[in-house]
Amino acid sequence: MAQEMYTLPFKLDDPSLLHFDSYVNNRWVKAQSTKQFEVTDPGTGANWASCPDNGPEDVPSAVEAAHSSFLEYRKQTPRQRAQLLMKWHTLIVEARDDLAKILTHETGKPLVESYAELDYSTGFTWWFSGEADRIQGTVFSPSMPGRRVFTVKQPIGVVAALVPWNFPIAMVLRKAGAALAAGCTIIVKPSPETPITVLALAHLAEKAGFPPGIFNVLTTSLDNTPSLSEALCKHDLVKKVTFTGSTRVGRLIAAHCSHGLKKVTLELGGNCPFIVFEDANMEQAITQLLALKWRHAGQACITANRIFVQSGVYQKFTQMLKDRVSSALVVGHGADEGTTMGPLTTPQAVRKAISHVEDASKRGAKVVLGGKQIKPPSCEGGYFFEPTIMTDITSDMLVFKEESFAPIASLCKFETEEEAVQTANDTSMGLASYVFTKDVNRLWRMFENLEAGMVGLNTGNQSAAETPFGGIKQSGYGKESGKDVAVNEFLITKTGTLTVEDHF
Ligand SMILES: O=CCCC(=O)O
Repeated sequence: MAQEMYTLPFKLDDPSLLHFDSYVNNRWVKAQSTKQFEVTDPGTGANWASCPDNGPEDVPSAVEAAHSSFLEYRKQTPRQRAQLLMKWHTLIVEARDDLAKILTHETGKPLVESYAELDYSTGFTWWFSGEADRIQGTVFSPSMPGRRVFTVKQPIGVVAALVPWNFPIAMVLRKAGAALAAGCTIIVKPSPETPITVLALAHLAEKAGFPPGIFNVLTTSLDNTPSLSEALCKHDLVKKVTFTGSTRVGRLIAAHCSHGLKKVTLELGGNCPFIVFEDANMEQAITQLLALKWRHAGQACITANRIFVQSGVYQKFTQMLKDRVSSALVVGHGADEGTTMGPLTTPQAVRKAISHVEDASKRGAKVVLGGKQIKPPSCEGGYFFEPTIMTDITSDMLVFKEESFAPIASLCKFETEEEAVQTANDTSMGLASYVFTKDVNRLWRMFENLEAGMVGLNTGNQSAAETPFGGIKQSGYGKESGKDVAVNEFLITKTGTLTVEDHF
C-alpha cells in the first residue's frame, strides 16, 4: 500500500526524517518483489506505515555495496571515523523530540521512556567516537633473540546487525557505533515492528556525511525475517554477525554462521533473578525494582524475571511493592501525557503474558495485583496488560522457567543465602542478576557465585555505553559497549614478527 493511504498518528518538527523505503548505498530502495509489510501502533493496533518486504534475493546487492565501501572506509583514519560518528551523534541529539515520537508509535513505550532510550542511545555514539581513537596494537620483544613482535588491529569487514524491537535505537547505535568506529561497514536488519526509527537513523547518517554503503538498512516482514537473516549470515562477504534477541533464534544464527566460521556476538534471553535479603534497604530495592521491572512494560532482556525475597521480609516487601505499583503506574497510550506504562509491542506478547498467569495460577501462585489483558479508554485496539504481581512462585511454573517479557513481577520466597544462589542459578540463562543487602561480605560472595555476565549490587539497571554488556551460559557470548571489548568484536588482530639484525 502506498504511504499516502495511511494516516500518520503524530506530527514531526522535521518530517524529512520519515522514510518508508530501505536504505542501501545511500539510496532509498524497494524490495525486488515490490512487496510491503505494515507497521503498527501497539497503543491502538492501527497500521500507520509500510516498508519494503525484502527477501534473500535483496541481500547480495546490499552486501556487495557494503563491501566496496568497506575497501575505502577502512582507509579512513580513526580521527575521521570519530568525527563522522560525532556528527551523527549531534544530529541524533538534535532530532530527539521527533525520534521519541516515532519510537513511541512503533514500540508503544511512554514518551518519557523514549527520551530515556534516546539518552541511553546517544551514549553509544558519544562513547564509540572516542573508542575509534583508542584502537591500538602492541609491540614487544619475544623469547627468540633478534626478533620484534607487533600486533595491529584491523576492521573485520562487512557486518550484519540483526536488531530487536524493544530498544530499536539503542540496539542499533550500540552495534553500529562500535562497528563504524572499528572501520567496518554495516547492514542493519531492523525488527519488522520498528523499521521507521532505524530508517530515521539512516537519514541522519547520510546527513552526517557517511559515504555511500557504510550504513545500510534492509527492512523485512516477520515472514521473511528467517530467510533474509540466513542469507546475510551465509553471504561470503559478511564477516561478522551481531544479534540481539531470543536464545532460540540465537542458536539458529550461530548455526548459519558456523558454515563460514563467522565471528558472532549474541545478546540473548535473560530470565534474570532479583534477590532481596532481609537486611536490605527495602525502599532502595523497591525503587530499583520498579525502574527495572516496568521499563518498557517488562520487555527488556535484563528485566527482573524472578524476584527472590527472604522469608522475614516477604510479606512486607509484597505489600510495599503492591502499594508502590498501584500508585505509580498509569497505563495508557505512550503518547498520552501522564502515561507511565504503555502497551506490549505485539499481540503475541499479550498472549504469552496471559498464558504465564494462567499456568502459575493453576500451579498455586497467587495473583495479588492485575493479571489480565486490559483496554484503556481510546486504546481499544492496543496490546495492553495490567501491571501484575504474583506470589508463591515455584520452579515448575512457566514464569520461573521462561522470560515473561511482560509487566509481571513474580515473587519467590527463600530462607538462606545458599538457597538463593542455588535457585537463582537454576536456569540455562546467565545475563544479569541483582542483589540487595547491606552486608558487604555477602554482596561480594553473591557477585562471585551468581552465574551471570552482569551483576547489580544494590542496583537495578546498569546498562551504559561505558559498561561491558553481555551474558554467559545460554544468554550468549561477546560483549557490547565498554572500553576496548566492544570495538574488539569488530576487529581482527594481526601479528607481525620482524627479524632485526644487530649491526653496531
Ligand atoms: O533488552 C535488551 C537491552 C537492554 C539494555 O540495553 O539495557
